[in-house]
Order: sequence, then structure tokens, then C-alpha cells
Amino acid sequence: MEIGQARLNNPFLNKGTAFTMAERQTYGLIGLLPPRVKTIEEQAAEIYALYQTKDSQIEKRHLLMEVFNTNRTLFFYLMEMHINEFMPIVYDPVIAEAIEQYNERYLKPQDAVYLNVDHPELIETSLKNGANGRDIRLIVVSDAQGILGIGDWGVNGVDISVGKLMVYTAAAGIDPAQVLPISIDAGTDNEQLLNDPNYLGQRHHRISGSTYFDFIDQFVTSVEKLFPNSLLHFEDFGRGTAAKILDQYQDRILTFNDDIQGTGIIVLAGVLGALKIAKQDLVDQKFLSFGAGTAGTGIAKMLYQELLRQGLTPDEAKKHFYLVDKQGLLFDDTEGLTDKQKAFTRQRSEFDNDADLTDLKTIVQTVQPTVLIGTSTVHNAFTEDVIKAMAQHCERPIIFPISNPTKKIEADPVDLIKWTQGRALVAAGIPVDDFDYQGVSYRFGQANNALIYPGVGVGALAVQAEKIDDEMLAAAAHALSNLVDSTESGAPVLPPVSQLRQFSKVVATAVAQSAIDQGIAAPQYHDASQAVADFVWEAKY
Ligand SMILES: NC(=O)c1ccc[n+]([C@@H]2O[C@H](COP(=O)([O-])OP(=O)(O)OC[C@H]3O[C@@H](n4cnc5c(N)ncnc54)[C@H](O)[C@@H]3O)[C@@H](O)[C@H]2O)c1
Ligand SMILES: O=C(O)C[C@H](O)C(=O)O
Ligand SMILES: [Mn+2]
Repeated sequence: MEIGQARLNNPFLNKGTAFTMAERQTYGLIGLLPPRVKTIEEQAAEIYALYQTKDSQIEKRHLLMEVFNTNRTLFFYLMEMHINEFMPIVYDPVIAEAIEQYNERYLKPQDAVYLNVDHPELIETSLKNGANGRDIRLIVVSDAQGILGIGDWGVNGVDISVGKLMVYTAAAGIDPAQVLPISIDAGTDNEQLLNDPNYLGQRHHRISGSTYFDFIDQFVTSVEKLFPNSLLHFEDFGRGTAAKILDQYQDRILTFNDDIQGTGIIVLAGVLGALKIAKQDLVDQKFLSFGAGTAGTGIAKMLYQELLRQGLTPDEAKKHFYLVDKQGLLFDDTEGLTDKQKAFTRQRSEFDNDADLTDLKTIVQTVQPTVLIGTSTVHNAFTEDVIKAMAQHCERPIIFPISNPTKKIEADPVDLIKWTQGRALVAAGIPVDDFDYQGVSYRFGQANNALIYPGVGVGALAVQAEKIDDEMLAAAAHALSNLVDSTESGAPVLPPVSQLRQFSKVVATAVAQSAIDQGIAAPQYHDASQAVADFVWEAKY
């Protein structure tokens, strides 16, 4: 039992001024706190009042991180009360700013584990020190090669592991004492960091090839050994490693890649939601993915698998996809294709103007897509010309510019409504305010994987699933899209973040049920909603 200052300094156990007199006796806290005993409601009201005095978003974040660092229960109590307001501050988009300023604003290690590619022999010790005897069930790990759309941020990327875990607890209620954020410092190719005297990571370029993959393998093996009942969530790895790692481990351990799978199913859910509103079928759509990297190809795969579930053959389903990357429309003879792009390339013989299919407007005019998804990190790539060309050929264009953070988004969602006279069905990766236009209030869905990965992870953990498979992922997407209200004009294509807690439970239950139905849940679980309810942690003293 931790007593005295050690208890006050332990964010998992600390209650600050809310320790009762009896607790102060028991835990050796007599004389260590001012006399007045406060309730959690009083503490939360005080912090919130202070929060409102902060001028900038980064200052607001700094305050909330201090609460997080000192008292997890109070932090999550507050977060539940102000979920809409706090999500963009502790998570995307302000988290990107925090990552860019990590060295300057370094406060505390945030109970994360810092692994160093040059010292594989320290992996186990580091993991044990990080857990400090806690029963770890969920790990988010990042090597920060592709942080959102802002590139390589080395050790600064630890914030994304911490932030993704915050959302897990706020949305789906995993006990914050059972999570472990991890940074893998594999070096960085970010020259700004390498030249920054304050940079806190290893000062060398990224290590790649077998040294890198051997390190990952030792890491995964250590996680399996030390935390055999945990889910290992990979976040913001690079285009050249993310899919390789997922393919290597997805059948061996309980693991998940958020950028590939989480993004795939949030977009699938959003597209299904949009089609519900437009009263159209998935099999009648043509999908154009602009930016065919980790997220773009993950999305194509999820949509493709849904077409198969709806009865199409692989050849028929494949014909619905057009991938565009730096080279233009991707053909089977395009130079530099990634393995995941190869599954969705087109043939030049399909087009008379194949040589011209390098700019987005010509591609849109030629292909006439009904669904346009942006995962390119190219700000404002969806110009008025491009969107008008698309809207000429379809009544309800489905347009998801989902590159993050705000400075990378492919179009301003408000412009998409204006340019299509309100016909577009739009979702972005970041929160966007409602927009009143020609008598209709347009609400924008947030196609951010945060709306779905917490339910997936908690659903899988609640029934101790052996793995996360495509059936469970599809169950999650369907559960979420079923909640879309298609009756009101201007309705969003996904349920609003204000209901994150409620719908994460629905997603978790669907995922748990799928694992039970497939026989990959632990045998003691028969009732998915009971298992999820039993698993959920509440932010109270
Ligand atoms: N909303 C969400 O939930 C969500 C989830 C994952 C990723 N994202 C966003 O998607 C973006 C991409 O992430 P990623 O992990 O796939 O990165 P990535 O680097 O794997 O992929 C980006 C792709 O865009 C391509 N690209 C770059 N410039 C281009 C151009 N001018 N024209 C066409 N293609 C171009 C790159 O070659 C690459 O293939 C990021 O901004 C990220 O924040 C959003
Ligand atoms: O982190 C986010 O906001 C979503 C996504 O995982 C991304 O990489 O952009
Ligand atoms: Mn990500």
C-alpha cells in the first residue's frame, strides 16, 4: 500500500483535496493536505473555471495535462462532463501542436515507456518499470514516423500514444491504470529535431531494415510474455512499416493498427451512414481515394470487403476503386507501387486518356467517382474545380477530406457544402462547427478513428478475444452506422461526438458478440453486453 507523499504523487491513486479524513488517517496523509475536504464535483468545477481563463488552446491543454499527470480519476471525470470541448484539446487537432512543441513544453514523462532501438536488451526492464506491478491490458505504441499528417516526430510522438489511450478511457471506459503508452525511438529523419539542442530523443537518423524489424519482434515477444492478456495497438508508424507489422502479427496476438483498420472502419461506417441518408446502395458507388498510403489503402480494403459481403466477386468489387497517389491514378505499371496499392490498380487500356490521368481534376472528370476520400496530407487539394467536376455527375457526392490536423485537410467542409449547393455528404477528421446554409443546418460527421477504435478495443478485451479479425471490424462499422439518424435534413453521416460514450458501448458490444459468435472469445463469456458492462471503469472516488 502506498502511503504519504508517494500516494499523493501517484496519479492512479491520488485524490488530492478529496481524500476524506478517514483516508488521510489510513494513508499517512495527516498534515500533508489543507484541512478542507472537497468533493470531486467541487474539484472539477474549480479546474473548469481555471480552464476557461486560459487564452490559447495549447495553454488549456497544458492545464488538462497537469490534471492528468496528478489525478487520473479527476481528469476523466472532467473529460466525461466536457467531452465535446475537451476532445480537440487533448486529442486531434491540438495534440499535433503539442507534439511539435514537446521539447519546449516537456513536463513529465506521463507514465509512458520510452524504448530505444539501440538498446533492445532494455525492452523488458523498461516494460516492467513502466507497468510497476499494474495489470496492463492495453498498450498503444508509436514509432512516430507518420504522426497524423505532420510526418516524423521522433520521441515527441509519445504524446499520440498517451492521447489515444486517453480517448480509450473517455470513450469506452478502460481503467486508466491498465494502460501503457509506449514510444519506440528508432531515430528520426526530421532535420529540425536533429538540429534542435533541446530534442529529447536519439540524435541519429532512423534505423530501418532487419535491425528495425528485429527490434519490433523483440518488443512484441516481450509484450506477449509480460502482458499476455493485453491488446497491442499500433499508431502512426510509417507507410513502409505499418502494414508489414500488422500482417506479421495479426493472427498471432491480439493486435490492431489504428491507421489501417480503425480508419478503414470509420470511413466504412461514414459511407454507410451517408448512403442511408442518400437512400443509395454501396454496390452502385465508385470510390476514389486521394492519397493511397497507410490510411488510403486501409480504407479501400474495408470498403472492398464490404462489397464482397454484399455478394460481389473479387473482380467485380475491385472495379469500384480508383487509387490516386503522387504519381496520379495508379496503374498496374506505375513505378514505385506499394504492396497494398497493387491490390487496387487499374489498367491503362481502360482509358483513352491514360497519360493525362495525373491531376485530380482530370481524374475526377474521367472516373466520375461518387465517393471521394482524402488521405493525402495535401491541404486544399479538393479545389472548387475538382468538387464541381464531381458534383456534375452525382446527385449526392460523398466527400471525406480526412487528413489531419486542420492544416492538412483537403478542403474546408463548409466550402464543400457551398460548392455543391448543399448536396455533398461530408465528414472530416477533425471537429467542424455546424453550418447554416439556405435554411438548413448542416452538421458534419467526424470521420476520425477515435469514434470507433475505443469500442473495438474494449469489445475485444471484455471477452478476452484471441485476435481482432475482419468480422469484428465489420461488426463495429455496422453498429456505428446503424445509429446514424437519416431523417432530418443536414444530418451528419456519423453520430456526434457528444454521444461518444454511449455509442462506444454499442460498438464494443457488437465486437464482443462477434468474437463470441466466431468462437474466438474466452469460453466463460456468453453475454456480450454483460461482459462489456463488467469491464467498464467509472471515474469516481
Ligand atoms: N481521420 C482519421 O481517422 C485518419 C486516420 C488515419 C490517417 N488520417 C490522415 O490521413 C493522412 C495520411 O495518413 P497516412 O498514415 O495514410 O500517411 P501515409 O504517408 O501512409 O500516406 C499518405 C499518402 O499520400 C500520398 N501523397 C502525398 N502527396 C500527395 C499528392 N500530392 N497527391 C497524391 N497523393 C499524395 C503519399 O505518397 C502517401 O502514399 C494524414 O493526414 C492522417 O492524419 C486520418
Ligand atoms: O489521430 C487522429 O486524429 C486520427 C488518425 O489516427 C491520424 O493519424 O490522423
Ligand atoms: Mn493515427
